[in-house]
Amino acid sequence: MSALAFDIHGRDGEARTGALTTPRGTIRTPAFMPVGTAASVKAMFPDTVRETGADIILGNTYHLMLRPGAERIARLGGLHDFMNWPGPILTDSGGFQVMSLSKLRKLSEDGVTFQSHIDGSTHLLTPERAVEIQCLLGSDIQMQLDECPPYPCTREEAASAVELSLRWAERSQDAFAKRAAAGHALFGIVQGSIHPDLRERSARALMEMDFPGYAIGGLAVGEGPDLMLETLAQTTPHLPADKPRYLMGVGTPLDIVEAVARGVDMFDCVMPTRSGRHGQAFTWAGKVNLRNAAHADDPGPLDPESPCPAARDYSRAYLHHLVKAGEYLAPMLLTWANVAFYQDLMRAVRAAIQEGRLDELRTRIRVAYG
Ligand SMILES: Nc1cc(N)c2c(=O)[nH][nH]c(=O)c2c1
Repeated sequence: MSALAFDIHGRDGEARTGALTTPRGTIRTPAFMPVGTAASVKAMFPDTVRETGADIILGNTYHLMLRPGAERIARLGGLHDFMNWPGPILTDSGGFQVMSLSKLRKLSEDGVTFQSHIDGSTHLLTPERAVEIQCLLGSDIQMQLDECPPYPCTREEAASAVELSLRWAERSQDAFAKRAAAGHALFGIVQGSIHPDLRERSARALMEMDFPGYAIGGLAVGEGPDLMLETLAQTTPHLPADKPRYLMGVGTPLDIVEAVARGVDMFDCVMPTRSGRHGQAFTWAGKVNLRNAAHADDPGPLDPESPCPAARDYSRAYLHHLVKAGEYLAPMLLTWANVAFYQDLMRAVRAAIQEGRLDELRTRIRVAYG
């Protein structure tokens, strides 16, 4: 069923660089997916997102199922046509955002019942409905519905979430086999909180189900970078070396390069887009807070090392002014600069792996972001 081809072109320790080929295009890995929450990467034109080097974006099932609705998007030709993004799209299952955004949610063996944060309407999201919604959207890479326990949680809660997510993984695969279009793929999601044995149990059981790719969930939920990276190192060895690994919800530039060094191939995070809307910029010299009055008279660009016009062709003084004045152009330029930085970072990561100098890049990023 899956037409995903994953080719590894180079290695540096546990890090891999390669290409993930889908019917809608090839994704250079390690890859960062800008988040297109409700059918847009906020404050950016799709063409501009593409020009930053992004090969794939992420869509949020929770938001799209509530507004404008999966069936409506399907009637209008699917998410790619709807948002004018012809490249690959990965969608999450909606389960994680139900637990973080909706009201009055109730988890059961069948799925999760919740009230919409928009209008209070009641919805039931099951593994089968999550697959159906992602098929209606036309997602190229779908995620199974899973249970992501909070951090901290008891070992029993973590173990229970592993087992429920494994039962939902099987139901998701059955539903996917019945209705997914040729060329689409479904990833399993590894859970297990911070427990190495639970992580191994989850990874090995999913591997038995032979997914074309594996997401690592249950991290970036408050455990902190050290515990995240420690748990990651205890998870990736139990996943197939020839399949892509996607670390959900990560992260800062330092998180990303350290996770790449532990064998991760794909990432998504709202950090570049959300930070851009709050006056925060990512540069090769570190983070810059454009709200800071120190920039009020600075004629220099945001980042002279950036290939992005937003980071190169406007002074910090101007960006500071736009931010303080609440001008619409502020989130537009800073989001553009941030998404472009993350793509520039991934370009540098891929080259560093190919040339065997990832540790050098890790040091550079640790100095700027550590
Ligand atoms: N940090 C995380 C971000 C996410 N979008 C998810 C998710 O969608 N599913 N499951 C998860 O565990 C998870 C963790």
